[in-house]
Amino acid sequence: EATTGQRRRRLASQKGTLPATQRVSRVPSYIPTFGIDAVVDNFRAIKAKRFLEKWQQDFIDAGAHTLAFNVFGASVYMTEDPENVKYMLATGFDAWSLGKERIKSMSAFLGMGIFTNEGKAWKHSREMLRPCFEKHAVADVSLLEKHVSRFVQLLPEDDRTIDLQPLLHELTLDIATEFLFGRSTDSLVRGEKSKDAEGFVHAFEYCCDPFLSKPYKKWGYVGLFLPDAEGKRCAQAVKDFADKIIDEEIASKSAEDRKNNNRYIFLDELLSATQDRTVIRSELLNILLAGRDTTASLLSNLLFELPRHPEVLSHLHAEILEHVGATSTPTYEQLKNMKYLKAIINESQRLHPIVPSNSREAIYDTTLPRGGGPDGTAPILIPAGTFVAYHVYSLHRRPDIYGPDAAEFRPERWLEPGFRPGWAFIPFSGGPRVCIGQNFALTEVMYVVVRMVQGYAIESRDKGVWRERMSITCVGDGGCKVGLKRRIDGGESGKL
Ligand code: HEM
Repeated sequence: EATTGQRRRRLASQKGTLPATQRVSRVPSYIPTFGIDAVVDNFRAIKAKRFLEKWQQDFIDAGAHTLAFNVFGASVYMTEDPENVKYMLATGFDAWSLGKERIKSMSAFLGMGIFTNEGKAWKHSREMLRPCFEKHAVADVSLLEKHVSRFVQLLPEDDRTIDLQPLLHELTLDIATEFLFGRSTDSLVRGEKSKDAEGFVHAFEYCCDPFLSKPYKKWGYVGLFLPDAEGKRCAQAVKDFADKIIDEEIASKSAEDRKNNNRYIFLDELLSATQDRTVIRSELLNILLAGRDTTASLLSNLLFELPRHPEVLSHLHAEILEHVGATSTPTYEQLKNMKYLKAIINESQRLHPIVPSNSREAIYDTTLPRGGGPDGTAPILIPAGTFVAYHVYSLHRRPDIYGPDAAEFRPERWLEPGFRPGWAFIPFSGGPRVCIGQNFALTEVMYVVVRMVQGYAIESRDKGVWRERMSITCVGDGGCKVGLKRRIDGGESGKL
Protein backbone atom coordinates (compact mmCIF):
# COMPACT_ATOMS: atom_id res chain seq x y z
CA GLU A 1 0.00 0.00 0.00
CA ALA A 2 1.58 3.32 -1.15
CA THR A 3 1.72 6.26 1.26
CA THR A 4 0.14 9.61 0.36
CA GLY A 5 3.61 11.02 -0.31
CA GLN A 6 4.50 8.15 -2.65
CA ARG A 7 1.24 8.51 -4.56
CA ARG A 8 1.78 12.24 -4.96
CA ARG A 9 5.35 11.76 -6.18
CA ARG A 10 4.12 9.20 -8.70
CA LEU A 11 1.38 11.55 -9.97
CA ALA A 12 3.91 14.40 -10.20
CA SER A 13 6.36 12.37 -12.27
CA GLN A 14 3.63 10.85 -14.49
CA LYS A 15 2.32 14.30 -15.36
CA GLY A 16 5.68 16.09 -15.31
CA THR A 17 4.49 18.72 -12.82
CA LEU A 18 6.68 21.65 -11.77
CA PRO A 19 6.19 24.28 -9.05
CA ALA A 20 4.15 27.39 -9.88
CA THR A 21 5.53 30.93 -9.78
CA GLN A 22 5.28 32.50 -6.33
CA ARG A 23 3.33 35.69 -5.88
CA VAL A 24 5.81 38.55 -5.42
CA SER A 25 5.81 39.60 -1.79
CA ARG A 26 6.89 43.03 -0.62
CA VAL A 27 8.53 41.37 2.40
CA PRO A 28 12.04 39.93 1.73
CA SER A 29 11.97 36.13 1.50
CA TYR A 30 14.35 35.60 4.45
CA ILE A 31 11.70 37.00 6.84
CA PRO A 32 9.12 34.29 7.64
CA THR A 33 5.64 35.83 7.37
CA PHE A 34 3.52 32.63 7.29
CA GLY A 35 1.40 34.34 4.64
CA ILE A 36 0.29 37.16 6.91
CA ASP A 37 1.72 39.65 4.39
CA ALA A 38 -0.64 38.30 1.69
CA VAL A 39 -3.62 38.55 4.05
CA VAL A 40 -2.69 42.11 5.08
CA ASP A 41 -2.23 43.11 1.41
CA ASN A 42 -5.66 41.71 0.62
CA PHE A 43 -7.38 43.57 3.46
CA ARG A 44 -5.68 46.82 2.47
CA ALA A 45 -6.78 46.39 -1.12
CA ILE A 46 -10.36 45.54 -0.08
CA LYS A 47 -10.46 48.70 2.03
CA ALA A 48 -9.19 50.83 -0.85
CA LYS A 49 -11.75 49.13 -3.16
CA ARG A 50 -8.93 47.93 -5.36
CA PHE A 51 -8.98 44.25 -4.57
CA LEU A 52 -9.62 43.25 -8.17
CA GLU A 53 -6.97 45.55 -9.63
CA LYS A 54 -4.50 44.36 -7.02
CA TRP A 55 -4.73 40.76 -8.17
CA GLN A 56 -4.42 41.78 -11.78
CA GLN A 57 -1.25 43.67 -10.80
CA ASP A 58 0.06 40.62 -8.89
CA PHE A 59 -0.14 38.54 -12.08
CA ILE A 60 1.65 41.30 -14.03
CA ASP A 61 4.36 41.76 -11.35
CA ALA A 62 5.12 38.03 -11.27
CA GLY A 63 4.91 37.69 -15.08
CA ALA A 64 2.73 34.59 -14.71
CA HIS A 65 -0.92 33.60 -15.21
CA THR A 66 -1.00 31.22 -12.24
CA LEU A 67 0.44 32.15 -8.85
CA ALA A 68 1.17 30.20 -5.70
CA PHE A 69 1.16 31.85 -2.31
CA ASN A 70 1.24 30.77 1.24
CA VAL A 71 -1.58 31.26 3.73
CA PHE A 72 -0.67 30.14 7.25
CA GLY A 73 1.55 27.37 5.96
CA ALA A 74 -0.77 26.07 3.23
CA SER A 75 -0.09 26.53 -0.50
CA VAL A 76 -2.95 28.32 -2.21
CA TYR A 77 -3.26 29.14 -5.91
CA MET A 78 -4.79 31.91 -7.99
CA THR A 79 -5.12 31.49 -11.75
CA GLU A 80 -6.17 33.56 -14.75
CA ASP A 81 -5.39 30.79 -17.24
CA PRO A 82 -8.34 29.61 -19.39
CA GLU A 83 -6.91 26.07 -19.57
CA ASN A 84 -6.91 25.78 -15.79
CA VAL A 85 -10.41 27.24 -15.54
CA LYS A 86 -11.68 24.75 -18.11
CA TYR A 87 -10.14 21.89 -16.13
CA MET A 88 -11.64 23.08 -12.83
CA LEU A 89 -15.13 23.73 -14.17
CA ALA A 90 -15.56 21.15 -16.91
CA THR A 91 -13.01 18.52 -17.92
CA GLY A 92 -11.85 17.82 -14.35
CA PHE A 93 -15.23 18.65 -12.74
CA ASP A 94 -15.29 15.61 -10.42
CA ALA A 95 -11.97 16.51 -8.80
CA TRP A 96 -13.32 19.72 -7.25
CA SER A 97 -15.63 20.77 -4.45
CA LEU A 98 -17.16 24.22 -3.86
CA GLY A 99 -15.28 24.27 -0.55
CA LYS A 100 -16.47 23.70 3.01
CA GLU A 101 -16.45 27.36 3.99
CA ARG A 102 -18.73 28.49 1.18
CA ILE A 103 -21.18 25.70 1.83
CA LYS A 104 -21.22 26.40 5.56
CA SER A 105 -21.76 30.14 5.27
CA MET A 106 -24.40 29.98 2.54
CA SER A 107 -26.44 27.05 3.79
CA ALA A 108 -26.92 28.76 7.17
CA PHE A 109 -29.69 30.93 5.79
CA LEU A 110 -30.48 29.36 2.42
CA GLY A 111 -30.69 25.73 3.47
CA MET A 112 -29.27 23.02 1.20
CA GLY A 113 -30.22 23.61 -2.43
CA ILE A 114 -28.71 23.76 -5.89
CA PHE A 115 -26.19 26.44 -4.92
CA THR A 116 -24.84 24.65 -1.88
CA ASN A 117 -25.30 20.95 -2.72
CA GLU A 118 -22.58 18.74 -4.14
CA GLY A 119 -22.30 15.30 -5.71
CA LYS A 120 -25.53 13.30 -5.94
CA ALA A 121 -27.62 15.87 -4.05
CA TRP A 122 -26.51 18.62 -6.47
CA LYS A 123 -27.29 16.42 -9.50
CA HIS A 124 -30.74 15.82 -8.08
CA SER A 125 -31.33 19.57 -7.51
CA ARG A 126 -30.09 20.43 -10.98
CA GLU A 127 -32.30 17.81 -12.67
CA MET A 128 -35.34 18.83 -10.67
CA LEU A 129 -34.85 22.53 -11.48
CA ARG A 130 -33.84 22.26 -15.14
CA PRO A 131 -37.41 22.04 -16.50
CA CYS A 132 -38.31 25.17 -14.53
CA PHE A 133 -35.88 27.18 -16.68
CA GLU A 134 -36.96 25.88 -20.06
CA LYS A 135 -37.65 28.38 -22.80
CA HIS A 136 -41.41 28.64 -22.27
CA ALA A 137 -40.75 29.71 -18.67
CA VAL A 138 -38.35 32.43 -19.63
CA ALA A 139 -39.90 33.64 -22.87
CA ASP A 140 -43.02 35.12 -21.22
CA VAL A 141 -41.87 38.72 -21.13
CA SER A 142 -45.31 39.96 -20.01
CA LEU A 143 -44.18 39.33 -16.42
CA LEU A 144 -41.37 41.80 -16.95
CA GLU A 145 -43.45 44.63 -18.41
CA LYS A 146 -45.55 45.17 -15.29
CA HIS A 147 -42.49 45.72 -13.11
CA VAL A 148 -40.42 47.59 -15.67
CA SER A 149 -43.23 50.07 -16.30
CA ARG A 150 -43.44 50.74 -12.54
CA PHE A 151 -39.68 51.26 -12.54
CA VAL A 152 -39.88 53.71 -15.45
CA GLN A 153 -42.66 55.66 -13.71
CA LEU A 154 -40.37 56.29 -10.77
CA LEU A 155 -37.70 57.91 -12.93
CA PRO A 156 -37.53 61.71 -12.75
CA GLU A 157 -38.91 63.81 -15.59
CA ASP A 158 -36.63 66.78 -14.92
CA ASP A 159 -32.89 67.17 -15.18
CA ARG A 160 -32.11 65.76 -11.74
CA THR A 161 -29.28 63.28 -11.24
CA ILE A 162 -30.58 59.90 -10.18
CA ASP A 163 -28.72 56.87 -8.88
CA LEU A 164 -30.40 53.93 -10.62
CA GLN A 165 -28.67 51.27 -8.52
CA PRO A 166 -31.12 51.04 -5.56
CA LEU A 167 -34.12 51.12 -7.90
CA LEU A 168 -32.62 48.32 -9.99
CA HIS A 169 -32.28 46.18 -6.87
CA GLU A 170 -35.95 46.74 -6.07
CA LEU A 171 -36.90 45.96 -9.66
CA THR A 172 -35.02 42.67 -9.82
CA LEU A 173 -36.37 41.58 -6.43
CA ASP A 174 -39.95 42.28 -7.55
CA ILE A 175 -39.42 40.34 -10.78
CA ALA A 176 -37.60 37.42 -9.14
CA THR A 177 -40.23 36.97 -6.41
CA GLU A 178 -43.07 37.08 -8.94
CA PHE A 179 -41.30 34.50 -11.15
CA LEU A 180 -40.40 32.21 -8.26
CA PHE A 181 -43.26 32.56 -5.75
CA GLY A 182 -46.04 33.69 -8.06
CA ARG A 183 -46.41 36.87 -6.00
CA SER A 184 -44.15 39.85 -5.96
CA THR A 185 -42.64 41.81 -3.09
CA ASP A 186 -43.90 44.87 -5.05
CA SER A 187 -41.20 47.04 -3.55
CA LEU A 188 -41.56 49.50 -6.43
CA VAL A 189 -45.15 50.22 -5.45
CA ARG A 190 -44.66 53.20 -3.17
CA GLY A 191 -46.71 53.49 0.01
CA GLU A 192 -48.62 50.21 -0.27
CA LYS A 193 -46.08 47.68 0.79
CA SER A 194 -47.31 44.84 2.93
CA LYS A 195 -45.54 44.57 6.29
CA ASP A 196 -44.63 40.94 5.50
CA ALA A 197 -42.96 41.81 2.22
CA GLU A 198 -41.11 44.74 3.75
CA GLY A 199 -39.80 42.59 6.61
CA PHE A 200 -38.71 39.94 4.12
CA VAL A 201 -36.83 42.44 1.94
CA HIS A 202 -34.95 43.79 4.95
CA ALA A 203 -34.15 40.32 6.32
CA PHE A 204 -33.08 38.92 2.95
CA GLU A 205 -30.80 41.88 2.28
CA TYR A 206 -29.27 41.65 5.72
CA CYS A 207 -28.45 37.96 5.18
CA CYS A 208 -27.04 38.51 1.68
CA ASP A 209 -24.59 41.27 2.48
CA PRO A 210 -22.03 40.60 5.22
CA PHE A 211 -21.13 44.31 5.23
CA LEU A 212 -24.63 45.18 6.50
CA SER A 213 -24.13 43.04 9.61
CA LYS A 214 -24.26 44.77 12.98
CA PRO A 215 -20.99 43.22 14.25
CA TYR A 216 -19.22 44.45 11.09
CA LYS A 217 -20.57 47.95 11.56
CA LYS A 218 -19.40 47.95 15.17
CA TRP A 219 -16.08 46.09 14.98
CA GLY A 220 -15.03 46.31 11.32
CA TYR A 221 -13.52 43.18 9.69
CA VAL A 222 -13.20 41.40 13.04
CA GLY A 223 -17.00 41.65 13.27
CA LEU A 224 -17.37 39.35 10.26
CA PHE A 225 -16.16 36.47 12.44
CA LEU A 226 -18.32 37.29 15.49
CA PRO A 227 -21.76 35.80 16.30
CA ASP A 228 -24.62 37.89 14.95
CA ALA A 229 -28.00 37.63 16.69
CA GLU A 230 -29.67 39.92 14.13
CA GLY A 231 -28.38 37.63 11.34
CA LYS A 232 -30.02 34.65 13.02
CA ARG A 233 -33.30 36.52 13.44
CA CYS A 234 -33.25 37.60 9.79
CA ALA A 235 -32.47 34.07 8.55
CA GLN A 236 -35.53 32.84 10.48
CA ALA A 237 -37.68 35.67 9.09
CA VAL A 238 -36.66 34.74 5.52
CA LYS A 239 -37.57 31.10 6.13
CA ASP A 240 -40.92 32.00 7.72
CA PHE A 241 -41.88 34.26 4.83
CA ALA A 242 -41.05 31.58 2.23
CA ASP A 243 -42.86 28.86 4.22
CA LYS A 244 -45.99 30.99 4.45
CA ILE A 245 -46.12 31.47 0.70
CA ILE A 246 -45.49 27.78 0.03
CA ASP A 247 -48.21 26.71 2.48
CA GLU A 248 -50.70 29.15 0.98
CA GLU A 249 -49.88 27.95 -2.52
CA ILE A 250 -50.32 24.30 -1.52
CA ALA A 251 -53.64 25.07 0.19
CA SER A 252 -55.04 27.33 -2.51
CA LYS A 253 -54.72 25.22 -5.64
CA SER A 254 -55.23 21.65 -6.66
CA ALA A 255 -52.57 19.92 -8.76
CA GLU A 256 -55.03 20.15 -11.67
CA ASP A 257 -55.38 23.94 -11.26
CA ARG A 258 -51.65 24.29 -11.19
CA LYS A 259 -51.25 22.45 -14.47
CA ASN A 260 -53.94 24.54 -16.14
CA ASN A 261 -52.60 27.86 -14.89
CA ASN A 262 -51.59 29.82 -17.97
CA ARG A 263 -49.12 32.00 -16.12
CA TYR A 264 -45.79 30.43 -15.34
CA ILE A 265 -44.95 30.13 -11.64
CA PHE A 266 -41.72 28.46 -10.62
CA LEU A 267 -43.14 27.32 -7.28
CA ASP A 268 -46.00 25.48 -9.02
CA GLU A 269 -43.52 23.74 -11.28
CA LEU A 270 -41.48 22.72 -8.25
CA LEU A 271 -44.59 21.42 -6.48
CA SER A 272 -45.11 18.98 -9.30
CA ALA A 273 -41.61 17.57 -8.60
CA THR A 274 -41.74 17.43 -4.79
CA GLN A 275 -44.07 18.24 -1.88
CA ASP A 276 -41.26 18.51 0.65
CA ARG A 277 -41.59 22.02 2.08
CA THR A 278 -37.97 22.26 3.29
CA VAL A 279 -36.64 21.21 -0.12
CA ILE A 280 -38.91 23.67 -1.91
CA ARG A 281 -38.05 26.53 0.42
CA SER A 282 -34.30 25.91 0.16
CA GLU A 283 -34.35 25.71 -3.62
CA LEU A 284 -36.43 28.89 -3.93
CA LEU A 285 -34.11 30.83 -1.63
CA ASN A 286 -31.01 29.45 -3.37
CA ILE A 287 -32.35 30.71 -6.67
CA LEU A 288 -33.51 34.02 -5.27
CA LEU A 289 -30.01 34.65 -3.96
CA ALA A 290 -28.38 33.53 -7.22
CA GLY A 291 -30.71 35.47 -9.45
CA ARG A 292 -31.56 38.75 -7.87
CA ASP A 293 -28.50 40.82 -6.94
CA THR A 294 -26.58 39.38 -9.88
CA THR A 295 -29.04 40.75 -12.41
CA ALA A 296 -29.35 44.12 -10.64
CA SER A 297 -25.56 44.42 -10.52
CA LEU A 298 -25.18 43.66 -14.21
CA LEU A 299 -27.81 46.28 -15.07
CA SER A 300 -26.17 48.83 -12.82
CA ASN A 301 -22.68 48.25 -14.28
CA LEU A 302 -24.03 48.30 -17.82
CA LEU A 303 -26.03 51.50 -17.34
CA PHE A 304 -22.93 53.06 -15.74
CA GLU A 305 -20.84 52.41 -18.88
CA LEU A 306 -23.45 52.93 -21.60
CA PRO A 307 -23.96 56.72 -21.32
CA ARG A 308 -20.18 57.25 -21.06
CA HIS A 309 -20.03 56.07 -24.66
CA PRO A 310 -22.60 58.16 -26.54
CA GLU A 311 -21.71 56.56 -29.89
CA VAL A 312 -22.45 53.10 -28.45
CA LEU A 313 -25.71 54.36 -26.99
CA SER A 314 -26.86 55.87 -30.28
CA HIS A 315 -25.92 52.71 -32.19
CA LEU A 316 -28.00 50.74 -29.68
CA HIS A 317 -30.92 53.13 -30.05
CA ALA A 318 -30.81 52.62 -33.83
CA GLU A 319 -30.87 48.84 -33.33
CA ILE A 320 -33.87 49.12 -31.01
CA LEU A 321 -35.75 51.28 -33.52
CA GLU A 322 -35.01 48.76 -36.27
CA HIS A 323 -35.99 45.63 -34.35
CA VAL A 324 -38.66 46.78 -31.90
CA GLY A 325 -39.70 50.33 -32.79
CA ALA A 326 -39.87 53.49 -30.74
CA THR A 327 -42.49 52.56 -28.18
CA SER A 328 -43.65 48.93 -28.59
CA THR A 329 -42.75 46.40 -25.94
CA PRO A 330 -40.12 43.96 -27.22
CA THR A 331 -40.89 40.27 -27.74
CA TYR A 332 -38.55 37.51 -26.63
CA GLU A 333 -37.64 36.76 -30.26
CA GLN A 334 -36.85 40.40 -31.00
CA LEU A 335 -34.59 40.60 -27.97
CA LYS A 336 -32.70 37.49 -29.00
CA ASN A 337 -32.04 38.95 -32.46
CA MET A 338 -30.41 42.14 -31.19
CA LYS A 339 -26.73 41.42 -31.75
CA TYR A 340 -25.40 44.83 -30.74
CA LEU A 341 -27.29 44.75 -27.45
CA LYS A 342 -25.83 41.29 -26.77
CA ALA A 343 -22.35 42.66 -27.54
CA ILE A 344 -22.91 45.49 -25.03
CA ILE A 345 -23.95 43.01 -22.34
CA ASN A 346 -20.90 40.84 -23.07
CA GLU A 347 -18.63 43.85 -22.90
CA SER A 348 -20.12 44.99 -19.60
CA GLN A 349 -19.71 41.50 -18.13
CA ARG A 350 -16.18 41.26 -19.49
CA LEU A 351 -14.99 44.44 -17.78
CA HIS A 352 -17.17 44.22 -14.69
CA PRO A 353 -17.95 40.54 -14.06
CA ILE A 354 -20.58 40.14 -11.34
CA VAL A 355 -18.73 37.17 -9.86
CA PRO A 356 -15.18 38.49 -10.33
CA SER A 357 -13.38 35.70 -8.54
CA ASN A 358 -14.41 32.25 -7.48
CA SER A 359 -12.76 29.15 -6.15
CA ARG A 360 -12.78 25.41 -5.77
CA GLU A 361 -11.12 22.95 -3.39
CA ALA A 362 -9.46 19.75 -4.66
CA ILE A 363 -11.32 16.64 -3.46
CA TYR A 364 -8.44 14.30 -4.31
CA ASP A 365 -4.85 14.71 -5.51
CA THR A 366 -4.92 16.16 -9.00
CA THR A 367 -3.02 18.51 -11.30
CA LEU A 368 -3.72 21.83 -12.97
CA PRO A 369 -2.79 21.63 -16.65
CA ARG A 370 -0.69 24.82 -16.74
CA GLY A 371 1.29 27.28 -14.67
CA GLY A 372 4.25 25.11 -13.59
CA GLY A 373 7.91 25.78 -14.37
CA PRO A 374 9.66 29.01 -15.36
CA ASP A 375 7.60 29.47 -18.55
CA GLY A 376 4.32 28.30 -16.97
CA THR A 377 3.65 25.53 -19.49
CA ALA A 378 4.05 22.51 -17.17
CA PRO A 379 1.21 21.12 -15.01
CA ILE A 380 1.11 21.82 -11.26
CA LEU A 381 0.57 19.19 -8.57
CA ILE A 382 -2.54 19.98 -6.49
CA PRO A 383 -2.81 17.84 -3.34
CA ALA A 384 -6.27 17.02 -1.96
CA GLY A 385 -7.73 19.89 0.09
CA THR A 386 -5.83 22.62 -1.83
CA PHE A 387 -7.73 25.83 -2.42
CA VAL A 388 -7.52 27.17 -5.99
CA ALA A 389 -9.13 30.48 -6.91
CA TYR A 390 -9.71 31.67 -10.46
CA HIS A 391 -9.69 35.39 -11.13
CA VAL A 392 -12.39 36.16 -13.66
CA TYR A 393 -11.69 39.91 -13.54
CA SER A 394 -8.03 39.55 -14.64
CA LEU A 395 -8.83 36.76 -17.09
CA HIS A 396 -11.40 39.03 -18.82
CA ARG A 397 -8.80 41.80 -19.14
CA ARG A 398 -5.84 39.88 -20.52
CA PRO A 399 -4.37 41.94 -23.40
CA ASP A 400 -2.88 38.81 -25.02
CA ILE A 401 -6.45 37.49 -25.40
CA TYR A 402 -8.55 40.64 -25.84
CA GLY A 403 -5.97 42.87 -27.51
CA PRO A 404 -4.10 46.01 -26.46
CA ASP A 405 -7.42 47.80 -25.80
CA ALA A 406 -8.51 45.12 -23.30
CA ALA A 407 -9.12 47.76 -20.60
CA GLU A 408 -11.54 49.72 -22.81
CA PHE A 409 -15.29 49.36 -23.17
CA ARG A 410 -15.66 48.48 -26.86
CA PRO A 411 -18.67 46.25 -27.66
CA GLU A 412 -17.65 46.07 -31.34
CA ARG A 413 -14.96 43.50 -30.46
CA TRP A 414 -17.75 40.92 -30.01
CA LEU A 415 -18.93 41.42 -33.58
CA GLU A 416 -15.53 40.88 -35.21
CA PRO A 417 -15.50 37.69 -37.33
CA GLY A 418 -13.74 34.79 -35.65
CA PHE A 419 -13.63 36.42 -32.20
CA ARG A 420 -14.39 33.61 -29.77
CA PRO A 421 -12.67 33.85 -26.39
CA GLY A 422 -13.91 30.40 -25.22
CA TRP A 423 -12.84 29.73 -21.62
CA ALA A 424 -11.39 33.24 -21.36
CA PHE A 425 -14.97 34.56 -20.98
CA ILE A 426 -16.88 33.01 -18.10
CA PRO A 427 -19.38 35.55 -16.68
CA PHE A 428 -21.89 32.75 -16.06
CA SER A 429 -19.21 30.17 -15.22
CA GLY A 430 -19.11 27.04 -17.41
CA GLY A 431 -19.32 23.25 -17.39
CA PRO A 432 -21.96 21.23 -15.49
CA ARG A 433 -22.51 23.99 -12.88
CA VAL A 434 -22.90 26.78 -15.43
CA CYS A 435 -25.48 29.38 -14.33
CA ILE A 436 -28.88 27.78 -14.76
CA GLY A 437 -30.60 31.18 -14.90
CA GLN A 438 -28.43 32.64 -17.66
CA ASN A 439 -31.21 32.88 -20.22
CA PHE A 440 -33.63 34.34 -17.68
CA ALA A 441 -31.03 36.94 -16.61
CA LEU A 442 -30.15 37.96 -20.17
CA THR A 443 -33.79 38.30 -21.16
CA GLU A 444 -34.49 40.47 -18.13
CA VAL A 445 -31.43 42.67 -18.70
CA MET A 446 -32.21 43.10 -22.40
CA TYR A 447 -35.82 43.96 -21.65
CA VAL A 448 -34.94 46.63 -19.08
CA VAL A 449 -32.26 48.20 -21.28
CA VAL A 450 -34.57 48.34 -24.31
CA ARG A 451 -37.39 49.99 -22.33
CA MET A 452 -34.97 52.51 -20.76
CA VAL A 453 -33.36 53.48 -24.05
CA GLN A 454 -36.73 53.70 -25.83
CA GLY A 455 -38.02 56.07 -23.17
CA TYR A 456 -35.02 58.17 -22.28
CA ALA A 457 -31.87 59.81 -23.51
CA ILE A 458 -29.37 58.82 -20.82
CA GLU A 459 -26.46 60.97 -19.75
CA SER A 460 -23.63 59.97 -17.40
CA ARG A 461 -23.45 62.08 -14.22
CA ASP A 462 -20.42 60.37 -12.75
CA LYS A 463 -17.03 61.45 -13.98
CA GLY A 464 -15.12 59.19 -11.59
CA VAL A 465 -13.69 55.79 -12.42
CA TRP A 466 -15.60 52.58 -11.70
CA ARG A 467 -14.72 51.21 -8.25
CA GLU A 468 -15.70 47.82 -6.96
CA ARG A 469 -18.10 47.11 -4.11
CA MET A 470 -17.79 43.48 -3.15
CA SER A 471 -20.37 41.48 -1.28
CA ILE A 472 -21.81 38.26 -2.68
CA THR A 473 -21.72 39.94 -6.09
CA CYS A 474 -19.61 42.83 -7.34
CA VAL A 475 -21.16 46.15 -8.26
CA GLY A 476 -20.00 49.74 -8.83
CA ASP A 477 -19.36 51.44 -5.50
CA GLY A 478 -20.41 54.85 -6.79
CA GLY A 479 -23.80 53.49 -7.88
CA CYS A 480 -25.14 54.32 -11.31
CA LYS A 481 -25.67 58.08 -11.48
CA VAL A 482 -27.34 59.34 -14.62
CA GLY A 483 -29.39 62.22 -15.94
CA LEU A 484 -32.49 61.31 -17.96
CA LYS A 485 -34.45 63.17 -20.62
CA ARG A 486 -37.71 61.70 -21.84
CA ARG A 487 -37.81 61.15 -25.60
CA ILE A 488 -40.85 63.16 -26.68
CA ASP A 489 -41.84 61.16 -29.74
CA GLY A 490 -40.02 57.98 -28.87
CA GLY A 491 -37.00 59.45 -30.62
CA GLU A 492 -37.90 58.30 -34.15
CA SER A 493 -36.84 61.71 -35.41
CA GLY A 494 -33.91 61.81 -33.02
CA LYS A 495 -35.64 64.67 -31.13
CA LEU A 496 -35.47 64.70 -27.36
C1 HEM B 1 -26.40 38.64 -14.61
C2 HEM B 1 -26.90 37.73 -13.89
C3 HEM B 1 -26.20 36.48 -13.42
C4 HEM B 1 -24.87 36.17 -13.35
C5 HEM B 1 -23.69 37.04 -13.76
C6 HEM B 1 -24.78 34.83 -12.81
C7 HEM B 1 -23.58 34.16 -12.61
C8 HEM B 1 -23.50 32.88 -12.11
C9 HEM B 1 -22.25 32.17 -11.87
C10 HEM B 1 -20.86 32.74 -12.14
C11 HEM B 1 -22.55 30.96 -11.37
C12 HEM B 1 -21.57 29.86 -10.96
C13 HEM B 1 -21.22 29.95 -9.50
C14 HEM B 1 -20.25 28.86 -9.09
O1 HEM B 1 -20.17 27.81 -9.71
O2 HEM B 1 -19.52 29.04 -8.10
C15 HEM B 1 -24.01 30.88 -11.29
C16 HEM B 1 -24.70 29.79 -10.83
C17 HEM B 1 -26.07 29.79 -10.67
N1 HEM B 1 -26.97 30.74 -11.07
FE1 HEM B 1 -26.52 32.48 -11.95
N2 HEM B 1 -26.04 34.37 -12.57
C18 HEM B 1 -26.94 35.34 -12.94
C19 HEM B 1 -28.30 35.27 -12.87
C20 HEM B 1 -29.02 34.19 -12.42
C21 HEM B 1 -30.46 34.11 -12.40
C22 HEM B 1 -31.42 35.19 -12.90
C23 HEM B 1 -30.78 32.92 -11.82
C24 HEM B 1 -32.13 32.32 -11.52
C25 HEM B 1 -33.28 32.90 -11.66
C26 HEM B 1 -29.53 32.24 -11.52
C27 HEM B 1 -29.42 31.01 -10.93
C28 HEM B 1 -28.24 30.35 -10.70
C29 HEM B 1 -28.15 29.06 -10.02
C30 HEM B 1 -29.32 28.28 -9.44
C31 HEM B 1 -26.79 28.70 -10.01
C32 HEM B 1 -26.18 27.44 -9.42
C33 HEM B 1 -26.10 26.40 -10.51
C34 HEM B 1 -25.43 25.13 -10.06
O3 HEM B 1 -24.58 25.15 -9.16
O4 HEM B 1 -25.76 24.09 -10.65
N3 HEM B 1 -28.49 33.05 -11.90
N4 HEM B 1 -24.55 32.06 -11.76
